[in-house]
Amino acid sequence: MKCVRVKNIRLGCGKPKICTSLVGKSENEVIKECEKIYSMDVDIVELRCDFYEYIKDITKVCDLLDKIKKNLNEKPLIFTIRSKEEGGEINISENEYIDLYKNICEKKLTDIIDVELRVGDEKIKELVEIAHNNDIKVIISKHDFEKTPSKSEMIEDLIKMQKLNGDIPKLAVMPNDYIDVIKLLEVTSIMKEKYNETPIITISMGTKGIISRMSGQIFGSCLTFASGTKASAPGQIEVEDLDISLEIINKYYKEEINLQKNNIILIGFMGTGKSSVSKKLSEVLKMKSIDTDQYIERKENTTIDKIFSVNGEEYFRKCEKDVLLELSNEKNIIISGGGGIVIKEENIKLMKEMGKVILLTASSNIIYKRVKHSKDRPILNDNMNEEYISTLMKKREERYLQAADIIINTDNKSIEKICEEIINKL
Ligand SMILES: Nc1ncnc2c1ncn2[C@@H]1O[C@H](COP(=O)(O)OP(=O)(O)O)[C@@H](O)[C@H]1O
Ligand SMILES: O=C(O)C1=C[C@@H](OP(=O)(O)O)[C@@H](O)[C@H](O)C1
Ligand SMILES: [Mg+2]
Repeated sequence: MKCVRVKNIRLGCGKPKICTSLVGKSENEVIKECEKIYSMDVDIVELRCDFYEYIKDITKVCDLLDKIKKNLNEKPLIFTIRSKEEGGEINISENEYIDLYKNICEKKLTDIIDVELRVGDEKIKELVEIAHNNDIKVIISKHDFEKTPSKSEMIEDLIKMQKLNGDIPKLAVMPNDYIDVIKLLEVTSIMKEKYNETPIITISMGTKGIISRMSGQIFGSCLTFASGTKASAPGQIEVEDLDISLEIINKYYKEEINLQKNNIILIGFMGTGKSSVSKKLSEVLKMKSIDTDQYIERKENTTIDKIFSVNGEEYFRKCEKDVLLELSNEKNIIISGGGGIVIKEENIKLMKEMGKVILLTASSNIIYKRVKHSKDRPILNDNMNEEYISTLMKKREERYLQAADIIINTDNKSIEKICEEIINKL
């Protein structure tokens, strides 16, 4: 399945992402909610603009969005007007609805919009085009607060949303019994198996449907809504509780996903042999290999050393993160990272989602011998001694261990022997 990337979040890969909704009536209330959500483990925030007292005043809505964006910093934002017909708060005319969405897209005030399927094909197509032209992703949604429609009806709706070029179709339905919950989960699973051009969001609402909010990673729903400050729909549970359940499923389930992806990711301190092992492993396993340092040098058309001296280390770390995000949909490849790729916590998370992470280790005296004549490692250039290597290695050790699925010590071993050990442990 193709993942949908919004800022640093990838929808449709790994653990389902958690979204909470802002449901304040006044600007004050909304900003207070943002402040509270900021410290929570929430991946995405939705503004349920139908709750906002001045929804009909475009300038005020734009101002509000501007303030929310400043408060949320890097967290992606979904802009939603939920109509009364679909469980929302407001009756708004079609023209006002379209106008508001258009304005917000053109001003790039959100990262994602949620447009209701009931708006009609032509209007949706128009909004999707405007959103995409402004680099905004589109959720096309349908809600049924009364019942769970038939399986074929639900599948038809989701496929229709995909055909309308929605990036993420969303279906929320009400179960009247547990068979209804299972129907929704079956539809989700069928979509994952047969119609997986896009990630989808499915929800069986109410207390009966709670399992559907937790099981997205198994059946195939990429986003799950939790109550941050206040529930915005029936059945939402608290962020912390939801996160615990997602984490447990991820812990046992990611193995299956990683095996499907088949990627091998080599990490470790400078000079542990990541680049050399990756090249050899690529010949032996007949898998493509990509070295993030080389990839960055090619992309930036300069050397790592120059990037450090001209743009600084932080810029290089950003390049490293971007490379990983670019490679995150790849399958069957070997990636060798730079020694500092584990510094960013989000890289660790991403690498663990992408495949088996193999940590190469070596003693500092051996590393020193391997790298002492090289001038390619800016971090060591003025610190080329064993003591510095040992200190920095210790400083990073916890990160390496946190990321590793398999650990291979490389002291006094040939590259061939290291490859053999890796293959035996895969
Ligand atoms: N197992 C090993 N035995 C001997 N030399 C090695 C071994 N692994 C790497 N080297 C040498 O050490 C240097 C650094 O290796 P490299 O693959 O660039 O490491 P990294 O990518 O981890 O920094 C290279 O000159 C390489 O030939
Ligand atoms: O450890 C580090 O911070 C670095 C390691 C290098 O890669 P290697 O580990 O392949 O030498 C390279 O990414 C850069 O010089 C920074
Ligand atoms: Mg290397």
